[in-house]
Amino acid sequence: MADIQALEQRFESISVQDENYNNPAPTAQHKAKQGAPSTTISLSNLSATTTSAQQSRLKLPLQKLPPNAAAGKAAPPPPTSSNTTTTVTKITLPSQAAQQQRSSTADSRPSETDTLTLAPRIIPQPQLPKQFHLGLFEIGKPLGKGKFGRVYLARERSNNFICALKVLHKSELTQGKVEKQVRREIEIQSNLAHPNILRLYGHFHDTKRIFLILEFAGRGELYKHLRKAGKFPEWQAAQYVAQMASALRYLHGKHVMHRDIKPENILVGIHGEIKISDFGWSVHAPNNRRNTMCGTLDYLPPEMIKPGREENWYSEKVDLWSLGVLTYEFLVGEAPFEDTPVMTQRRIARGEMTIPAFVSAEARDLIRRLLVLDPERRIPLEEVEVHPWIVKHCVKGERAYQRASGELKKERGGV
Ligand SMILES: Nc1ncnc2c1ncn2[C@@H]1O[C@H](COP(=O)(O)OP(=O)(O)OP(=O)(O)O)[C@@H](O)[C@H]1O
Repeated sequence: MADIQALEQRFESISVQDENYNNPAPTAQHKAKQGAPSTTISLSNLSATTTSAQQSRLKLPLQKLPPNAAAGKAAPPPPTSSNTTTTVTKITLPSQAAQQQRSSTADSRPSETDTLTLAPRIIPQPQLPKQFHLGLFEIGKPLGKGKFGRVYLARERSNNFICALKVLHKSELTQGKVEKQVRREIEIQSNLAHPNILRLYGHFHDTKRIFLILEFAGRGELYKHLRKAGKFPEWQAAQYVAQMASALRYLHGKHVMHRDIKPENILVGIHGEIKISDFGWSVHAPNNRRNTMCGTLDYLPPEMIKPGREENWYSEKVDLWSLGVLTYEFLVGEAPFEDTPVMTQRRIARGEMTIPAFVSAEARDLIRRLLVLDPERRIPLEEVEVHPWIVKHCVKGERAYQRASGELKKERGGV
């Protein structure tokens, strides 16, 4: 028997060579995260229960395992209080072998069926318990470690649902002055339900920790796939960009700006579909205007880095610029304005970039129409989704997406 504390200690001692648990060495621009705003908001009043909105969302999927898929447990122990000792279990995913086989060929062009699977999928699932606590979960292997969180594969005992459990230590959040950021992340992400946005099913806390119950993204970080591949082939980049556009359109429709779109904040689902995660910098702005500086320098739009920024109110169109940077990075392998911080700022302000000759004319056109200095003149997301480069590579994916979003609508009671 090992409890989650022991698992966390093991986490700290994991070798840097172990690629299952560690990210590849980040490039300079990937380290360039901005400092978080300071706040005095207390974490102790974070609700341990789910809201009614969350409860209705809980009908949506965690991936269900067949009854024999969880590693040989007899009768699962009854749920107890939140400081329950937790058995660390080897959780076997139903299609793990198949997945492993697929991921080894993940960079080659997929068959027609595979192309379809790159589109989002909705798998209806039974409801989760209304009140969460640690005893409800069997904890599996560590999935990764961020600045503040340690993330574990987990199985909800009663329903056999697989999810990712992110554990945040309140003391670390307070020390890092990121309570407000975390609170915002929870509030925003728990109200989102889109196939290309990582679901937050609920959260709970004990005296020391906050636990986020997240959708499990079976293929890990997009950043790792990109670093491994160097750059993506155009068909793959186009499919990812189409999914990003769809997710951003959904977000903006809910008056949420993400503000930190970059490969490190995108996970890949079991079917190869992307899942936007990390809503730490996102903001709900019903009037669509903000003037806070945030995000990561290479992806920041000119309106956010201009001197005299206090007057530079910006809108959700910041995400369109970042989508342009992302599209470029997918196709070229590095961000378009990557340089020393001073030079990056200067080049962004002037929109100075060179697109290599190997990028197709259609892709080039889309990048140029996203990376427009004037936010109002950037190509709208609806037009991104039907841009010739996207259409050329994504017709099947789009059809599958429409099917998936139809299912999503039904699940949300036709809203
Ligand atoms: N839902 C998930 N499914 C699968 N793996 C995940 C999931 N969430 C996180 N991970 C893995 O755990 C790692 C740490 O995640 P976490 O959200 O704590 O940090 P991060 O956002 O990557 O980094 P930082 O906290 O520095 O911004 C991720 O990089 C990823 O590899």
